[in-house]
Amino acid sequence: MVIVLNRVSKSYGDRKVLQDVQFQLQSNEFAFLKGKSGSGKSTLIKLLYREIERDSGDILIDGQEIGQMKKYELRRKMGVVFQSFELLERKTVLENVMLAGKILGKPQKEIDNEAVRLLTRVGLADHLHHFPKQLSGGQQQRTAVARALLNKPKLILADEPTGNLDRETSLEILTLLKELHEEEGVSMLVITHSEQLIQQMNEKSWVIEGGKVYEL
Ligand SMILES: Nc1ncnc2c1ncn2[C@@H]1O[C@H](COP(=O)(O)OP(=O)(O)OP(=O)(O)O)[C@@H](O)[C@H]1O
Repeated sequence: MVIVLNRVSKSYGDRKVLQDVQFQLQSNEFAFLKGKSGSGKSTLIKLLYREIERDSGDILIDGQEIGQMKKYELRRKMGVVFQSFELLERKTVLENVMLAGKILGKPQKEIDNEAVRLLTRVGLADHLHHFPKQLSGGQQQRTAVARALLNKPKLILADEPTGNLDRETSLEILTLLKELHEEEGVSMLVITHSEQLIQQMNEKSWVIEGGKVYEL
């Protein structure tokens, strides 16, 4: 299992968002997580990379309790993709991706080669030296996907990766994620509130409702 949640609860003040949640994602699995606005999808993702802390329960990533890992160790195991792309405006596409490798202390040449390989794979070989503002939304998200893969994570968490994209581009990005899941052997948990996209992709999905997570 790459993710295990066992009886995880999280409240913000009096607002109980997750209650005794059980959830698993197997190694090398691709799954969607859906739920109405405010149901707790982002909360669940933030708990996984410890942007916020649970109130109770166990969370294991790649077999290890995340409370017992240093945050940088935990984050090295995962890549994250956001709705808003989160690219550095003053850095080029290539720099945005390469910077994700700096923390690992790998040789620069190795990081450069891997960044170029991934950017080529996502279709941006001709845009390496462009700045994010010079790209379409879909191209910016492709950059963010390449960045998320740079450190060869076990897991990609994608929080509404298509939230800022039109339907056609959304489908392209989800298809790309699915292909990379297979090619790179990485597990993926993708949040979307688009039922239509989930149906088009025909993949396993989970739903958050009333503080619980159910497999569909
Ligand atoms: N830092 C916070 N402080 C207080 N309440 C919060 C905080 N973050 C989230 N909430 C509340 O917790 C609930 C779940 O929020 P969350 O962002 O996880 O939902 P979501 O399913 O991701 O929603 P959306 O689809 O709209 O992004 C909402 O009612 C939200 O208002």
